[in-house]
Amino acid sequence: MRSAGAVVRAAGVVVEVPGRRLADGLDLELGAGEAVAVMGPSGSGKTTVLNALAGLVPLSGGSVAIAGEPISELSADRAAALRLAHIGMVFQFGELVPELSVRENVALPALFAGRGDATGRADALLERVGLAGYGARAPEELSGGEAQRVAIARALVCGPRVVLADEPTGALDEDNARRVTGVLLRSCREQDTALLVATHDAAVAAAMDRTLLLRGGRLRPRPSTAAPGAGEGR
Ligand SMILES: Nc1ncnc2c1ncn2[C@@H]1O[C@H](COP(=O)(O)OP(=O)(O)OP(=O)(O)O)[C@@H](O)[C@H]1O
Repeated sequence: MRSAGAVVRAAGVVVEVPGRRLADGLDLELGAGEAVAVMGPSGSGKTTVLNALAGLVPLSGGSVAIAGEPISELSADRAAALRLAHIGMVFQFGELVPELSVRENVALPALFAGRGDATGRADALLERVGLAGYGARAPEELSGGEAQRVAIARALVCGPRVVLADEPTGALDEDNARRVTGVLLRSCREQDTALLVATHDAAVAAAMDRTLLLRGGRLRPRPSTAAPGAGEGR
């Protein structure tokens, strides 16, 4: 059974890169089954913040806990294990391994995590994202939208508590963007996964429960604008 409380809890997070503070006392609480968009101008630090939440960027201050575990305090090895168990990551260009089949790409995190029946899980997830029968294909045989749905299946294969998606529709046309957004949202609703999506796309943001704006190194609520049809279907 899943524990109560925030799946992602960031408090007073400070992230510095040479010459700039990208997070400056940033707070965030994200609950199970909650879908949140992060918007902000190019270069405001959205990617860096997502990476900081995943324990991939060292903090200069504050803390991040994932499923109650203080990922920002853990050794690199323990943070990697926590990431594998609880965080699914989706990137703008899918980042599939070109040498592996679609099925192997999806199964890979489950194999690393020592989960049983990685192939069976991969096939079930490919079916869920509308790509049953694509398992034997090579990534290069996929369209951008299909590749992104494979990347989502891979992010879900270990049953994460949170999915962090960085511009997941940035390289897609409107139809594929809507489909990918729908797949992300369905996993959030059906698996009770927390979902955080960095996006420039107002339609994607409008499909989420709320939208936060990254400005001045902090996340502030931003009223969402209606975008009929966003997030419906797959
Ligand atoms: N390790 C680093 N060293 C130096 N500068 C960095 C580092 N990481 C990020 N930056 C800079 O910090 C700024 C924020 O980068 P980031 O990719 O997080 O922004 P973003 O909001 O995701 O942008 P976009 O919307 O264009 O993807 C950029 O100017 C980037 O060049």
